[in-house]
Amino acid sequence: MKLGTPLSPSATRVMFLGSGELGKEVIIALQRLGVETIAVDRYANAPGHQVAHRAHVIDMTDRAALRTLIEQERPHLVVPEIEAIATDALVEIERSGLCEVIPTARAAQLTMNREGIRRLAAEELGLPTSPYCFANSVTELQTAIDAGIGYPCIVKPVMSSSGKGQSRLDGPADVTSAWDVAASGGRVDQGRVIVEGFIDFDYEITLLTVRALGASGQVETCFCEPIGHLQVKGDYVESWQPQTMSPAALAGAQAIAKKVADSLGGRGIFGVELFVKGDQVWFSEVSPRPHDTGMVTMCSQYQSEFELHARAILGLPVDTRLREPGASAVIYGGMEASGIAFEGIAEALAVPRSDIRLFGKPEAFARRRMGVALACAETTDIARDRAKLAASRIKPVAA
Ligand SMILES: Nc1ncnc2c1ncn2[C@@H]1O[C@H](COP(=O)(O)OP(=O)(O)OP(=O)(O)O)[C@@H](O)[C@H]1O
Ligand SMILES: NCC(=O)N[C@@H]1O[C@H](COP(=O)([O-])[O-])[C@@H](O)[C@H]1O
Ligand SMILES: [Mg+2]
Repeated sequence: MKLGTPLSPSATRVMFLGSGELGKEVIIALQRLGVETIAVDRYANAPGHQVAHRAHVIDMTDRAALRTLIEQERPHLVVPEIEAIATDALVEIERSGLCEVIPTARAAQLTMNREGIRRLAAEELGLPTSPYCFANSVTELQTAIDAGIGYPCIVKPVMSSSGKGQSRLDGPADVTSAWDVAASGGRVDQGRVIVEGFIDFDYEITLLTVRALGASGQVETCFCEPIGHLQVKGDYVESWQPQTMSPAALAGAQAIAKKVADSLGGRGIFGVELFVKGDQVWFSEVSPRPHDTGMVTMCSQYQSEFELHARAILGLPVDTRLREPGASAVIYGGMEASGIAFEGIAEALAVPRSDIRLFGKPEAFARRRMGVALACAETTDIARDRAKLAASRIKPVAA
């Protein structure tokens, strides 16, 4: 493995498709290794744009625009970062040998659409999941629920993330509004939804799973300690590491994560989302990239999920060990405005063992994630209290 000098003919070039808070941290990790970084997003001044060597704004669902930019920039690696990309173009580009897609173009394509990954996990790999059906209209949705999914159930657009367009349905009265919310709220409207039976879990985790070159020179699969998290309306608000699990549940979780990650292949980190009840574990979904709930690893691990991804994609060795218990709590925009300011930073950082990240998103919405508070402690309970306290002290204000 050889790394060049950025902005010279020897440069190792990595392009990010999506440059939000997660991509920004991977870009910083790559910058430290002298990698040339190119950040792409749908809007100007995205978090990753602000730290990369070059920034581009394109519609990443536009196949031709994507191909033109990749031909122009000639990256060695392309890293999908968001769930709104024309992944069929990536499959063609990878096939033509133009560049390598992380972890693979097929993995990006299968996970970009809930149907691809759900059918792979449940129907090909035989993993336990919630019962599910896909629907192309409100009538098909009602039929699927009546035919066996039942209530409560969850409806999500096939292409979306961070809970966008997701609803919980408690009875027939909720069906039409769930369809409308999915049609208007997804990242890309495909006119298709998944309806899932509700899993009454005790807790849910993200199992960060890394495929990286091991000492043997082969790609090996290893795990971080499980991350527990709390979601509101399908979007994460708090996470902590480690989540205590029974030995049987942990073994089940690792077996599922290994099957999924190995089937998707390539190198990089995977955020495997699992529901747990007692010793029983269900697969929910997987991001073939760093996970929002994994931001906690910036304080709890020797190498954060972003450093792990950067190392794994470059073919370098990784260390997934926990350093100490930690937690993260989300900081929201709280208003619709651009160029907002944040007060209370000093007060937040006065919380013992705390830290913050402000992503620098140019525009705030009430529920847009604008930053995150982190904290370490002897236990995850104390770390959670500290992270929440630090986050609560940060006040977004109109400029
Ligand atoms: N079938 C289900 N049963 C119970 N809860 C569910 C189910 N599906 C989703 N949820 C809840 O909603 C959350 C978000 O769902 P999911 O991860 O599918 O959405 P997402 O939009 O992909 O979110 P993200 O991008 O943050 O992962 C889950 O973490 C879980 O708390
Ligand atoms: N759950 C996936 C996730 O957290 N993705 C992260 O959010 C950004 C989009 O944020 P935005 O919607 O505020 O632009 C993405 O670019 C990625 O960093
Ligand atoms: Mg999820």
